[in-house]
Amino acid sequence: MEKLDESQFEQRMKLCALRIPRELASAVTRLLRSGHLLDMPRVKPVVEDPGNGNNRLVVLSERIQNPDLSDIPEQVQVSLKQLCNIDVVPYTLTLGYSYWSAGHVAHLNIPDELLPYKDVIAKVIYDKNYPRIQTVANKVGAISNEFRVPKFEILAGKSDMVTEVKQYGATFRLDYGLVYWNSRLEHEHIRLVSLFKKGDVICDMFAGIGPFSIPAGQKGCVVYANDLNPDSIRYLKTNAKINKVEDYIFTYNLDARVFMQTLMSVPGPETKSEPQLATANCSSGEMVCADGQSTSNGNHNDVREIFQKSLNDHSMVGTTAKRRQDTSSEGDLACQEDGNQTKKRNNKKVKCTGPLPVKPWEHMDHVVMNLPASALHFLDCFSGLIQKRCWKGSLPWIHCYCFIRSSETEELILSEAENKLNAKIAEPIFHRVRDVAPNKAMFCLSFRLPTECLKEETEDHMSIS
Ligand SMILES: C[S@@+](CC[C@H](N)C(=O)[O-])C[C@H]1O[C@@H](n2cnc3c(N)ncnc32)[C@H](O)[C@@H]1O
Repeated sequence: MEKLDESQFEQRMKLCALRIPRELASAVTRLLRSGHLLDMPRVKPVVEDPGNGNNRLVVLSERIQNPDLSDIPEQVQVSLKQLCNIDVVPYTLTLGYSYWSAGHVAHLNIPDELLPYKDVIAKVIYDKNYPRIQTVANKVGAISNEFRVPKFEILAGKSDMVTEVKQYGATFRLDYGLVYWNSRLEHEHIRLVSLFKKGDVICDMFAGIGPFSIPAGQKGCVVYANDLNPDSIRYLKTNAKINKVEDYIFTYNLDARVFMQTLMSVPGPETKSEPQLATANCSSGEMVCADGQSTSNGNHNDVREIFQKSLNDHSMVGTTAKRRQDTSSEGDLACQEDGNQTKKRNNKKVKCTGPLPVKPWEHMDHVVMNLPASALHFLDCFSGLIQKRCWKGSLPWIHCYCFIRSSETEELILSEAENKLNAKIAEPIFHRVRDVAPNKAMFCLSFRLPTECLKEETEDHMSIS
């Protein structure tokens, strides 16, 4: 067998670090802890300055790429300046051979020509990395099932495929054998969530175990998260709890079309139960939770501008939901079961540390559709989905993932999307996510839902409902 070239595994990350006197390390890390420090498993964010033992380098999050620190909120910058001179230096982090794994599982995709050596490869990885790596598995065949779960063959170690992975400060528990997970989408998850604002209402139609939903919840968005795979929803709920955003995430286990219909159907006047109501963020303290009052903020930031300006919003990860339901019973804290919201609201002034009520049929800000093989087909569900008389504010941004082959064009994909919507899309944005094969790339097509998609009800119909 050929020699193992460990350098092939190396990945270099270009980061920024603050050079500070070592006695200030604790104070500086405290200031930067809410999402501005490098947060990667097994990587220390504070290291000795190789040029001077009396100094420390405090490594900043990969989302902070501007040496002028303009990505860090001004008040944090002011506090930093009060502590010391700000000296920003470039920092290269090299992640080597032994770094790569997802929790205790090393999952491989061994090419056909190396399959005769699969057991040797697995044993090397296992022996070199035990006890951190306890399972070595190889992906078998192409993914063909609708839940997009690959089949794995265990090559070394125990057959337990339940593990925990970290993405930008959030923790995700998952079972590789039961749910979809792709670590290569980490940057895309964070890019998209960076377009969301605190208080936005998000609809994640193909949520998986929550890599869009959980950071959105951490940012203070209200998230309606759906997946057809019951195991994904089970892990999504677990992950919402682990990351303390269960008050922000409302889970559904439905086909995406049924989910959208369920979410957007306007309840009749006699409907007292609030199966589709979620709650929008409010900060801790005394608040008026007015039953039936939408708090959709109509705060329609220009996503296009943000796309162009920056893909990073540094208030996001690490800004975990500020408050917990200190007055609630344990049951209230549990994730909402498939739309059956159990929280009670009334018009009284109550101690409310949770989010305020929102009604998705009146407003939502972003819809995420990450099922690239067929999300375009699901666009037909938007035609006539929203009732014009109920809607408040701008129409939502739709972020629809798709594959584009080298033989296809963006224009072709756009016309397919327009056919499904039965409406023209104004100013579409195509973002190339990653190449998935030599002739095929994953894209995210973002656009504002066209007004033609709104349902205009007749007088007759209105009086019935
Ligand atoms: C490509 S994965 C994306 C998961 C997650 N958003 C992520 O980025 O990792 C697509 C997800 O869609 C779910 N799915 C497939 N068909 C579906 C349908 N008809 N309705 C709802 N979810 C579906 C699968 O179970 C899977 O979890």
